Amino acid sequence: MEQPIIEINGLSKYYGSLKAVDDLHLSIGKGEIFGLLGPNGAGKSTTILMLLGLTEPSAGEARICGLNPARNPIPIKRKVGYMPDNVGFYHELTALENLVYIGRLNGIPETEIRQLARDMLIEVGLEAAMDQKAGTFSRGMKQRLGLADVLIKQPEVIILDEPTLGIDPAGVRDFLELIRQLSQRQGITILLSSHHLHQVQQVCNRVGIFVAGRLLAEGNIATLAGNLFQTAPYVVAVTLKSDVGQRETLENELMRLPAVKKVTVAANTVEISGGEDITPDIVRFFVGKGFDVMGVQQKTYGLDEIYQRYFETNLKENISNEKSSGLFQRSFFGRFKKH
Ligand SMILES: Nc1ncnc2c1ncn2[C@@H]1O[C@H](COP(=O)(O)OP(=O)(O)OP(=O)(O)O)[C@@H](O)[C@H]1O
Repeated sequence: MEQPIIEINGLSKYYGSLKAVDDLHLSIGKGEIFGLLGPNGAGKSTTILMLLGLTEPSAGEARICGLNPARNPIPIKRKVGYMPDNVGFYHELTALENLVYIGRLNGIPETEIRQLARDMLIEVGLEAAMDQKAGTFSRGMKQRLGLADVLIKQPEVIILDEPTLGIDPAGVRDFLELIRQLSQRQGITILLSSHHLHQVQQVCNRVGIFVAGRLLAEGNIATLAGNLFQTAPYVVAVTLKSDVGQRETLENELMRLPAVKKVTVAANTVEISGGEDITPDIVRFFVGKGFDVMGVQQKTYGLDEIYQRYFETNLKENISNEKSSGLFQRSFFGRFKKH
């Protein structure tokens, strides 16, 4: 990792007996895009508030750009741009006027302010709309304006809380691409919180999986998958022309092949996991048995599988509130699409 720009050591926040954030340790390098991923109530916003110096930690400390936010809340605000999930603007002012106003609040000299505001609006793709009133903006445009609002401070770190909430899929794609470009072009470090697995996966170099105040795992997708799926990292999915007949017999025969660790049959699809690349053996097996093979796909693990695995082992221990876990599962797994 490049030199860390965010360092978190034992950071904790308690509300009475509730551990909203519990002993968080994390290091984020310059220019990284890090995704804080977790269900509602996991502690993402509380972590962000502590990083911004807006709430005091109960224990531990954070450092951003070498500064402790709890002790230096004002200097931190100069270095860190924060975009909440719902950015407010003056609806009667144009995008440009809103931005000039924010620039003034941030102490940008009058001689530079208009040009800088224009540049930022161009940067976020709002060039054509800069003289339009903010009240007429779509949610996606407001998020872009929110980003311009943050960028005008020329921060070293940007923290985005659920930045894509309520934006349509095309808008989400564009917005994430914009974030990626900003990070690449300007070397800005970005911390983004989300409960949208696939979005986080698209844009983040690393993710942290946060549940009930604790960071259960962190790393890039390949590392997380490697840790979790060590024993059977190779998966091949075979699609047949018709449904598998004797399911149990087929499963048993497949399990007898060398290196096969797990077999899952669903209608005309069979998924086989193994300790090594078993694709040629599997194809030979099905063809030898006289099946019409329509497709063979080598699968790689995505965040949804990784997340689900963490939940298989941690959900019961970590989430005592059944209602919130149910909510979480609906919001996460309801939107999964398989790779
Ligand atoms: N001021 C507060 N007083 C008491 N409890 C709080 C306070 N702020 C947050 N909490 C609790 O701390 C826990 C973590 O909340 P937090 O808002 O950080 O979660 P989150 O991961 O950001 O969730 P969401 O995605 O819903 O914003 C929750 O159980 C929440 O109810």
